[in-house]
Amino acid sequence: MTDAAQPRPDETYSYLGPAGTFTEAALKQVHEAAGKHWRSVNNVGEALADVVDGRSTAAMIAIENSVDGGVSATQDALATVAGLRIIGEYLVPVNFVLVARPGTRLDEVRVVNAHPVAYAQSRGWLERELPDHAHLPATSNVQAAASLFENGLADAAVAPPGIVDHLDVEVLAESIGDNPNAMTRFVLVSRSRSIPARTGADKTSVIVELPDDEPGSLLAMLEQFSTRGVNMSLLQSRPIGDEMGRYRFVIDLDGHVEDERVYDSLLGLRRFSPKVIFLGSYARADRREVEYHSKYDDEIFIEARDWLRGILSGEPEED
Ligand SMILES: O=C(O)C(=O)Cc1ccccc1
Repeated sequence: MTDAAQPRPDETYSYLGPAGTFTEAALKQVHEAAGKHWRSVNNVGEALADVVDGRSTAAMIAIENSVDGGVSATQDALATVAGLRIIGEYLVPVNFVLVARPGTRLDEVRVVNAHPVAYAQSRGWLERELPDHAHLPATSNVQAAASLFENGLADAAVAPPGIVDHLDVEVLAESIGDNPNAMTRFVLVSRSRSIPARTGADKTSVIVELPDDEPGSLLAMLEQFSTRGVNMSLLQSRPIGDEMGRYRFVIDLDGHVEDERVYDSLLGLRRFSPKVIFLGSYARADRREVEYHSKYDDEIFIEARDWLRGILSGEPEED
């Protein structure tokens, strides 16, 4: 390919492929990505490296699912790869089928290819229906099925229902997910420093470390939010990894950094935490307006600040 034919990085979006993954379904929800070049990658690290190294303008990555919890590879990457910001959130309902090469019978299946997160969400069905199966991990839900034709290592694969549009597979069982209402939450990550505009239905994501050996520091962290009426929709601890017993906290807050109560909470966090990573403020996927008590309205914070500024600048105090 000549240079002129190379897709422009500012028009390239990376996602966990190949085509047909849930990650691709999430990227389809991004209006700005329509008609642009979509680069299929094999893992979250590769997707984020594309963004950091400037090959892509943004990457879509799975961050949490309703059955199996936080995607640790994503949370750890966001904590350690510098310069990334979340600019959007997307929800995709997830449901799985068991597929095989045509002609395979269910009672012949021994080895099942599956993305680890998909496996965790289908474990109940697999343990019940295929009690002696072995799990072979795959890089994605679609790759799990594609591998059936690339090597003979597995007899069946856990895949999205839409797989039949992409590959000549036979569906051995439908709806094998343990929870029919399972959802996966995806985030669009970029290097952009400009924060998406406040919509009133926003989230703010941060990663926080606590001071070492300070009793009560976890409570002190939580108090930053509770004293300002800020709700958390995610609180997850992840090992920092340098030594036993050290954790960082992945936190999603209801609200935008431009909301005074969120802004003030982040100032509070920054004052006592040795490390706060601001991952971004962005519109919630469900567009649900953030609810909070009116005593934490922007005006209340602004009035208090103006009052003290007035005192410092020598203005006469009102009764
Ligand atoms: O995007 C996909 O299809 C993936 O393979 C990652 C994944 C795994 C399980 C649930 C949602 C996304």
